[in-house]
Amino acid sequence: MDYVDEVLETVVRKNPAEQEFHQAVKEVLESLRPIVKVNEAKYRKEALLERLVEPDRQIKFRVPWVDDKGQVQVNTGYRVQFNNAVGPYKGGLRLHPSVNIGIIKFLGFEQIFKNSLTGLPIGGAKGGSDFDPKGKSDREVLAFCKSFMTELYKYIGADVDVPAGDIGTGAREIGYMFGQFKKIKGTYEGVLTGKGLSYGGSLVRKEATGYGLLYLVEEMLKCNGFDITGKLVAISGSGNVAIYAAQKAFQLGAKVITVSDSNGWVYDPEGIDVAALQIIKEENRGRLTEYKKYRPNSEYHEGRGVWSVKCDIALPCATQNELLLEDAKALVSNHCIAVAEGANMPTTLDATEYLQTHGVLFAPGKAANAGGVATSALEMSQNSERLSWSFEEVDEKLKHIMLNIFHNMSDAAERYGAKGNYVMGANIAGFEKVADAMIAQGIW
Ligand SMILES: NC(=O)C1=CN([C@@H]2O[C@H](COP(=O)(O)OP(=O)(O)OC[C@H]3O[C@@H](n4cnc5c(N)ncnc54)[C@H](O)[C@@H]3O)[C@@H](O)[C@H]2O)C=CC1
Ligand SMILES: O=C(O)CCC(=O)C(=O)O
Repeated sequence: MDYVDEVLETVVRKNPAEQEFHQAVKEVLESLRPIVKVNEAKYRKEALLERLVEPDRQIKFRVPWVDDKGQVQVNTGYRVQFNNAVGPYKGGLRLHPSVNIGIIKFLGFEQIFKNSLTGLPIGGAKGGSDFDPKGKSDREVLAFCKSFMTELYKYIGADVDVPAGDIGTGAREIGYMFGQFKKIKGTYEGVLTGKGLSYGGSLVRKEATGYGLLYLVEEMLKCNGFDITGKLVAISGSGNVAIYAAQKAFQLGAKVITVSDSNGWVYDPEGIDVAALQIIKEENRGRLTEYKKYRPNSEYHEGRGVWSVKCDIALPCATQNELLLEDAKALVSNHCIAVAEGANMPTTLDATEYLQTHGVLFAPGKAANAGGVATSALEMSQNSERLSWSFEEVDEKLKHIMLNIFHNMSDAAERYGAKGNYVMGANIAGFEKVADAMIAQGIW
């Protein structure tokens, strides 16, 4: 058994019920084989891979709060601080009933390499809770957020660990958490990103993940002889990432024809109306069934089905494991040319392999959706210097970062004899910097 297989086996044995974590580790370690082969003696002596797959710490805590009927509710809170070799821990907080330790660990593990790829000094972490903000009143969400932060504040800080949004955690939740942190600690610091613009947030952070995704897709297409103008785009999800991916796709001359939520999906042959989506989702926290009111010629279907629609570019922007092997087959038979992951690990391993072996350009999430966390790091910089940069300035920096990420992963793939394999390229390019920093800092 080689070194990579040994570590993979240990991960499964030590963390038996954590399938998503196994999947994320397998994807990364399998594609690190070429660099591990060259450096095996050194990495083994340092136990580098063993240290990489074991979080620095996992924090789990009770989150009690009182609902509108006066009933006490109890949720579980998590923060997994995975690796701070290249900077303070950084990564979002997911609020969704499906949240468990395996999901938070997969997200935290991915975040190490993603954050390294941005070229900015941020380590990897993730957190969240099985609390579901859907259908809760503002008062209930406030009660949860205050209780959550009353424990979490002990472990975070502007130079220690800087959480942000993710599924279910948007501007409202970040605001409530920031207020509670400030109340307990008495300091006004950049401890969270994705803050409102009136209290230390950065312009472009709201748009950053979706915009960054399209900047990377545009460059990937260009470098492979395609033009994004006029392309048909299928998007899944209808949250923060999906909305701003759609907005930027239209700005670049493409046409987005689908969006989805956990109940169903919309096909709009005339092109998704982003303004309508913003009203339904951002303002009213509503469901996609309402979309037809704005666009009578659109279709709403229950269940899943986005990937059955003919498109040139597919952008999964909802959640993990939402693009399956059968979906990959449908995309290939519909002559899709590119898939880029706006969500974290939305494509299963077999679907990824199928797309890659059938000539579809495939940009993995840790590169393609890194614009969000990169702009969070820009928010941290602005907070540190107590300044706010203009929209144009942040957007320009974001674009520059995304183009760099594309070229770094593309070059890394080529260096290791796998031209065009952006999964391998992203993993190797992200890993190289973290590995160097870990070795330089001794054993910890
Ligand atoms: N917000 C950010 O800056 C970043 C988010 N991501 C990832 O992007 C994805 C979407 O996140 P956001 O847009 O921020 O969240 P959001 O809460 O704004 O939207 C999530 C979307 O996914 C859909 N969804 C959630 N669970 C689902 C399920 N089980 N089946 C089908 N649809 C489901 C929701 O209906 C919603 O449309 C997640 O994977 C997240 O980790 C990645 C990088 C940064
Ligand atoms: O902005 C951040 O710190 C986190 C974004 C995030 O959660 C992600 O990249 O998946």
